[in-house]
Amino acid sequence: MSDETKNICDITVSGKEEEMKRIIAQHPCYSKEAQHKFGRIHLPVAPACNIQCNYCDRKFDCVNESRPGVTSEVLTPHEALERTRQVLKEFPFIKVVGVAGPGDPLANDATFETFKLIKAEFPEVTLCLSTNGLALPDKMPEIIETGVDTLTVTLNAIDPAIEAQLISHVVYKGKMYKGVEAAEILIRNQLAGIKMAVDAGLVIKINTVMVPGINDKHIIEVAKKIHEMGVYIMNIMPLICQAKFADMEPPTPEERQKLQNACEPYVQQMRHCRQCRSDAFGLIGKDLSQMSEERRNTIKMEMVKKAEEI
Ligand SMILES: C[S@@+](CC[C@H](N)C(=O)[O-])C[C@H]1O[C@@H](n2cnc3c(N)ncnc32)[C@H](O)[C@@H]1O
Ligand code: SF4
Ligand code: SF4
Repeated sequence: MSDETKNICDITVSGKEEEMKRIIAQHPCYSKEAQHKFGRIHLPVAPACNIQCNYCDRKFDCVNESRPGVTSEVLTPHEALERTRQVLKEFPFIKVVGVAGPGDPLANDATFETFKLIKAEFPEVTLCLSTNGLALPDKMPEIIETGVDTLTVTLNAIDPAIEAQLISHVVYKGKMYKGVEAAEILIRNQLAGIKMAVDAGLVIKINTVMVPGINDKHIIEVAKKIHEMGVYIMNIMPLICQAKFADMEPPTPEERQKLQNACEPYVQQMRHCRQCRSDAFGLIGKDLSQMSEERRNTIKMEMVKKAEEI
């Protein structure tokens, strides 16, 4: 390689690194500091799912609950664009536009249609996608082509015998699988997809749902594995007891913290997740979609003041 070519490559690499730093610094889930300054909007365009987790209960018309898988309504891509226009105009501190359900974004073509519309009109926003990872290897070319910047994969286990206790089935290439066979397919695709995404330069977060008595003692192995793979951050989420796991006990905050501390040497821990709805927007923990007009205006004024101080 000539010196001249080498210099151009160096500039390209450092340009990409700078871009990644900017994306992380403005993403409220990837940076603890960003959570008070920048917001995100979730567009609920993805109702279908290609697997069934034993803890998942999706609701598409619910205004009262605040947890993953819940939305007041499912939007079409054009409705999602219109909501984005209104929200970004009113709350310019929102820098991240994401699809996180209520089902799996990669099991719905509407996800990519939506992202393409958003990217064409708002090229500067960060596109964020959250998936169970089953379809990741197949969808990676489309993910890259669409310009997705940040990717979350839910990885609850790397041992199929443990994963098989967390899911009822997966539907892969038109066929339904159950038990350990289903878990093997899911884990294989999750790990292959994470590797492809790291290689493509995406910033990766892993969500791991902590289910006492099933995967709690195994999560440290997940942390070691994702460290090896170059994952940026890990989010250990407490089980919300519902669906098939309605009668189980969630981890205590102390148990979760102890596990986060044990995993921290391997991979940075996100500790401020609020398990948001699929249609949330605003700051983490201050969901504007669930607020009165008056409260929204107060937050807007607070953020304008904060921006003036910066
Ligand atoms: C609604 S899902 C959307 C993205 C995708 N379907 C997935 O599962 O990764 C967002 C996150 O919420 C988590 N989640 C769903 N139900 C949960 C529950 N009952 N307790 C804890 N986490 C849950 C999922 O595991 C996932 O990490
Ligand atoms: S992958 Fe996500 S949406 Fe699908 S069942 Fe599991 S938690 Fe629910
Ligand atoms: S659920 Fe957690 S990781 Fe997802 S947007 Fe909310 S705070 Fe961020």
